[in-house]
Order: sequence, then C-alpha cells, then structure tokens
Amino acid sequence: MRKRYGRAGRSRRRKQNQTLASVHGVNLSQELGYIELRRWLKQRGFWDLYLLPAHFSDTGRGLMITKSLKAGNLIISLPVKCLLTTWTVLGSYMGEYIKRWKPQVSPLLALCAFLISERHFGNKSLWKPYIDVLPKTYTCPVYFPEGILNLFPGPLCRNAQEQRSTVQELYISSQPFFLSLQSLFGERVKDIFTHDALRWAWCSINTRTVYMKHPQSEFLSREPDVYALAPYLDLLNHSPGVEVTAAFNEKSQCYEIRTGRDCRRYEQVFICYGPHDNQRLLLEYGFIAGGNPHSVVYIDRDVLQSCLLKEDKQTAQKLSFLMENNFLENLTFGLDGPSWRLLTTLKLLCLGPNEFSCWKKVLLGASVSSENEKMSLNLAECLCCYLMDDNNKAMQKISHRRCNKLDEFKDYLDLVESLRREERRILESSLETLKNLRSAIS
Ligand SMILES: C[S@@+](CC[C@H](N)C(=O)[O-])C[C@H]1O[C@@H](n2cnc3c(N)ncnc32)[C@H](O)[C@@H]1O
Repeated sequence: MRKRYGRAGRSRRRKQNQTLASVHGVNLSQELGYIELRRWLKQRGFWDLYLLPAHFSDTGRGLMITKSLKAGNLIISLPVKCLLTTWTVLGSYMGEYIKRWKPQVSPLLALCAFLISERHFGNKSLWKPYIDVLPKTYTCPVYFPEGILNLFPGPLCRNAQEQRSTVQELYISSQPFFLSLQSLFGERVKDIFTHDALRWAWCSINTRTVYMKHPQSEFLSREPDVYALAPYLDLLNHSPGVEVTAAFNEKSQCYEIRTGRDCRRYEQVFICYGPHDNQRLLLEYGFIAGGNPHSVVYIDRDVLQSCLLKEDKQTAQKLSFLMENNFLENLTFGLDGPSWRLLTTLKLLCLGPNEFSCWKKVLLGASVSSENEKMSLNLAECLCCYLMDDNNKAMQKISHRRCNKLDEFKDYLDLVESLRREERRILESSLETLKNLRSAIS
C-alpha cells in the first residue's frame, strides 16, 4: 500500500525525487534505439556493461556509470571502427565524388554531406543506429528565432548572427557540390540537401565531435581536419569542474577518455569540453552550465564609450591607443569583480593630462595616484550598473514574450533567461567587490 504524506512530506519527497533524477538519472538502455546502437557498436568491437544512457533532469540525456571509478581509470575506449571521420567519408560511396570535385571540399563539408546522405538513406544506412539517436534539432543560435537573438547580450548577439551567416554561406557555396552528387540519389538533391538539413548536420558536428587530428588528405581543402564523430562517447555531457584526459591511442587504436577524479556508482559521468564561459557554451553547444566558474560578462566597446563621462580629444586618443594595442577586446566582469585587463584599461582611460606619461606604470600594475584609482573604480561601477540595467530590460522583455504565449519559443527563452540570470549574479557580485575596493581606498 502506498504511504500517505502530508503537504510538507509530499514536497520533501518531490524534492528528493528531483535530486535523485538529477544525480542518478532514468536508465534508457532498454529503449529500442539504444539496444540497436549498443548491438551495432558491439559488432564494431565496443562493448561496455557499465556505461548506460540515462536521462537526467538537469542536463538531459547523458551517460551513467554503474560501477565506481578511481582517478586515472578509463571512462570509455571506443575502437577506431566506430568513429566517423573524413576517412570514413572518403572510403564510402561518396568518396569518388569528393575526390573528383574541384575546388576541393572542406573536411567539415565532407562530413556534413555524408551525415545528411546517411540520414536520408534511413534503413539502408550503415550508420542508422547512430543517426537514429542523434538529436533531431539543436539549441545553438543558428536555430534561434530571429526575434529572440536580440535578447542576448551584445557580444553574443553578434557572434550568433555570425554563426547564422556561416551556415547560410556554407549552404549557398555548397550548392554546386551537392548537385554533383545527384546520381547517388533517386530524389532531387535540392530536396535532400536543404538548408535545414545542413544546419542539422553542421550542429551535429559542432556540438558532438571530439578533437582528432588527421593527416592532410590530398582530396580535401586545407582547413583543419580535426573532427571525429564518436557514437556513444558523444553522449557524455559537460561539467566545467571535472578533469579528464582524452585522446586517440595509436597503440590500442581506440579513442580513450580517462577520469581525473573518482566517480561514484550510478551517477552521471561528465567530461569537460574546455574552460568555456557560458556565452561560448551557448554559442557552440546550445546550453549553459549553472554556476560555471569560467563565466564572465563581456563589455562592448560602445558600452564602454557610452559610460565615459566626458569624451574629449584626449579620450579619443587614449581609445585609439588602447584599440591599437588590443586592449579593448575581452574586457570582462567576473564573480570576483572586474578583470585585471578591464581595470588596467579603465586606469589608462582615467589618467589625467599630467599623468599620461605614467601609462607604463599602469601596465605594470602600480598605482599612479589615488585620484586615478578612484576614477577608474567609479567608471567600473558605472559600467556594471549600465550592464545591470541592460540585463533588467532583457529580463522584462523575456517575461513579456512569455505572456504572449509564444510556447514554441519556450526552450529558447529559457536558455536566454538562464544566461541572463547567471550574468546578473556575476554583475551583483562585481558591484559588491567594487564597493569593497572603493571603501578600501577612501
Ligand atoms: C556531446 S553532446 C552530449 C550528449 C547530449 N546531451 C545528448 O543527449 O546527445 C553535447 C550536447 O549535450 C548537451 N549538454 C552537454 N552538457 C550539458 C550540461 N551540463 N547541461 C545541459 N546540456 C548539456 C548540449 O546540448 C550539448 O550540445
């Protein structure tokens, strides 16, 4: 008989279940797609009893380990036969077409074309069990509706637009090559190699490949050939705090990942995709990591300019000096306050007319005058408040969008909102640090 709980008890139980689902996940290994995938991998020499696909409430699909691991243990070792690389493509039915094509296609385009083609072949595809478990859609900016991109912070918005243009240009410039593949298909290639299909393939490669350097092929253009799609291994999610070593082992001919720390039984195993901040994670992988220690808030040049109180001839000179020396790039606030780069830039901008000759001192981290220290902290605070205001306005627009019941956009709005919330946390913390710094010098 089921136990009856009071309201507090029910709420406690719900919270416990949520924690369990986020930590332990719901085992997916009995679903047909994963049974087929594991059978297919076994035929190619990979079998792992301890690593199971599971759904986790906080990160979505990932891999759960059913035995504990010690630091240095292998998480996964995937034989080369399971990897999908440009070698696979060049050795396939598409290889002859690629080898003949001039100008040579890039490694990325070769992989995209192969993925699209294999998805199209469905049951006839040798890679079907893998293609079947790939996401059908992605949450990278190239998938975002135009109206929602404007809710991103400025620098991310620009990078997102660039990503859309990259895919659009690749689609347009690849048309002649796609047309050259016509004899492989019964249908019109225009209906197979659509913009939507290319966007899907591009995101599959961008979000899922592992780094694996291949020797330059004479049949491909000279762009770096560093991609390997790694079925099953690519179910591993990212956590900024974990340490792993990952590389192709020439001796075992397997792509291997080792854990840098102990992993507990029945928990999700994470790897680290790199020390990326949340804007980068959203741009490249379509998600953000809560509490990401690498996260920062970027300051645009025009935001900096609009916070400079009085713009005189000297300010213009200083700005062009800073720009020439690349000092206006990567100016950030982090959880521990303004970055060294930001503070140095602000100190340079706040040098008085008779302090201008001391710029080297500023670069060496020495104090020029208490007036300069005060003014640069004031400017930092002004920037922080400006960004906070921008953040509040974006949050208001997000909630306004939600009121308009645009449910189809929910996932995208959730993502922007999480990013904005994380950025607000950073700005609040930076403001606190700035207050402390100011009271320390006054
Ligand atoms: C290599 S795949 C990992 C497996 C993926 N979750 C899946 O279901 O196929 C990378 C993608 O997983 C998702 N992802 C990875 N780490 C995540 C995390 N910590 N939180 C949320 N999503 C994550 C992102 O969508 C990312 O583009």
